[in-house]
Amino acid sequence: MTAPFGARLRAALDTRGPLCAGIDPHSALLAAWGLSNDVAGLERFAGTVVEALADQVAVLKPQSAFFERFGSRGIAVLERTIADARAAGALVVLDAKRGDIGSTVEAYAQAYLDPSAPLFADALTASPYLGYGSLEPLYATAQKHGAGVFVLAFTSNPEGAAVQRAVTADGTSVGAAILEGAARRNAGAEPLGPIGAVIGATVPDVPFDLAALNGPILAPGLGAQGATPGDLRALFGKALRDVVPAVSRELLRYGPDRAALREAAARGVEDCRTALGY
Ligand SMILES: O=C(O)c1cc(=O)[nH]c(=O)n1[C@@H]1O[C@H](COP(=O)(O)O)[C@@H](O)[C@H]1O
Repeated sequence: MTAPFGARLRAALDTRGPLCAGIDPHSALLAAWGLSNDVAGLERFAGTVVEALADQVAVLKPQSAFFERFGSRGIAVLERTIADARAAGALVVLDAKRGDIGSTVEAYAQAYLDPSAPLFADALTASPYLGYGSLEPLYATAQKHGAGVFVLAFTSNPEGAAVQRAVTADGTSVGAAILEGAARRNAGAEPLGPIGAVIGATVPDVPFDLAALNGPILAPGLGAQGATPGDLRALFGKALRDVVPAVSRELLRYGPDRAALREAAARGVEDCRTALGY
């Protein structure tokens, strides 16, 4: 049995530094890299990022949508990307933001968090907006196999606030109720529980005591969406060491030159180390 996700992530952040590099093969980036907007271009793009960064950064996060747009051949590239990145020592968070009624979520759990599945990843992003409890099969499967789940709490996009900051009957915001659920599940785990939260680095504040979460915090929104490493300190004060800053376009624009990608990632790691007090 592999070590639990929280322990593996803690070790990766401590040794490689706090950074998650996204693999987001936008058509505009394929063009900027001189690649065709097809499966061959997708394969070159993802392969280049894995070769350049998988032995360097703590976490790689392929965005499933950019692979799905090419159908089954795109999914085959995603399978190889995940496997190659893991083989080179990076943890892989598959960004697919899955969510449904519980009986269907069971199948998502089998698809992404069961080690025998072709798309098995170290962790999966999931949407709890059919109800936090509807994702129970993901939590249980992650726990069973030493994997993780990142639930969307306060997302980086401006539209998220209308849903996530809406106040429930007991006076808690919807996003805070999600974080409470994750904190309950993570209680007592060391060094970190398996249920992470997604909190955009762009959000103005977090109406929840993050010291109680005891789980990793994926923080996208740096660079292209306007947040800076400096924003992390103010936002995540009590949980700085548990933050996994995530960046995609701001880093990927340095490709396809592998050395330039590596240097940009190293600079990103140093900026985040400083901001997070490592
Ligand atoms: O779950 C995510 O990773 C995610 C959550 C969120 O709140 N905001 C967000 O931007 N993301 C993802 O993070 C990546 C951000 O990309 P850049 O804006 O290019 O750094 C995209 O793949 C988004 O789908």
